[in-house]
Amino acid sequence: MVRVGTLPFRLLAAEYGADITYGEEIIDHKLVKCERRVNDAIGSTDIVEKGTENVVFRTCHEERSRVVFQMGTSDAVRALSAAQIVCKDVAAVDINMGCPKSFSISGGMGAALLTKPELIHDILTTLKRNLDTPITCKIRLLKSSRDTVELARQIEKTGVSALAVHGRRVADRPRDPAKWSEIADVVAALSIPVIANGDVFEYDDFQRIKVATGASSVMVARGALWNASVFSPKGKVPWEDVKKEYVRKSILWDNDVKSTKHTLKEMIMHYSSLELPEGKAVIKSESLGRSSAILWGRKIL
Ligand SMILES: Cc1cc2nc3c(=O)[nH]c(=O)nc-3n(C[C@H](O)[C@H](O)[C@H](O)COP(=O)(O)O)c2cc1C
Repeated sequence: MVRVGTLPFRLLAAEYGADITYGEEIIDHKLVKCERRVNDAIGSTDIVEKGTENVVFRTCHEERSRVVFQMGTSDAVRALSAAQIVCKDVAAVDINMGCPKSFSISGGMGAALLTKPELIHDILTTLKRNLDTPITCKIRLLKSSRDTVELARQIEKTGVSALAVHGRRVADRPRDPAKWSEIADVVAALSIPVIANGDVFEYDDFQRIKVATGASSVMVARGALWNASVFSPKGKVPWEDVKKEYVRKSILWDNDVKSTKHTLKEMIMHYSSLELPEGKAVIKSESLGRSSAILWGRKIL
């Protein structure tokens, strides 16, 4: 998730039980301007914009076997150059073909790819042929289930290791129910693992969506953003505790302040209100120290 799926959030989700965690989508144009740096101060590996201190992707050894790097692209050669920078540090590289946002579509990325099966083929086979890292991709539903299945079959032929299917069409809003039955059609047609995505908010929903779709795995976005302990078989822990642990990890891993604030605001908006003192204070905070003081109720002068 953009501005959410950074290292502290991924580690948090994994601690609660997530088997695999995805980084936020990063555009290949940005990645090709980066270099890999080992950050001994905090024990991370950073992908940093050359000539700057701007960390585009931060990871660590602990998550090496389970972190998926997600990329936005519209060009096979550029996608390969970008993926080569990061592929040794991650478990898989995923191409996002589901993003309906205008910045993606206007750049020919995300859901714009769904209507270009030849380009999809070009991108995925180029990555497959040239990298040892597993390649996966994520799509949305097309106009008809038949079209989605047809595209999924073409994607499977490129040799990708898994396909994630978000059970909504491009025109659907997040409040529209995800169409699990159309994910089931894809699962029935493919042999590779299909990851079902859409409307999983409680631990019991994992089983419900697996039964409804036959999918081997489940991807959660908003349910995890609001309370990352959704992955825990023991049930959710109070969101205030999750929030504090997230801030603690953000400080530990020197997370980007904007990303930390954005994630906290999403949690607070869901369970409380940005109009209340805590929400207002998070909006105003300019450092991680200040965010933590707010959450722990300490005064900062
Ligand atoms: C804040 C936010 C950021 C997101 N960023 C991404 C992203 O970077 N890549 C991606 O594939 N999907 C992204 N999505 C979409 C989700 O991965 C997911 O497909 C969608 O929210 C449906 O799943 P859900 O019902 O579990 O929320 C994002 C969603 C949210 C709410």
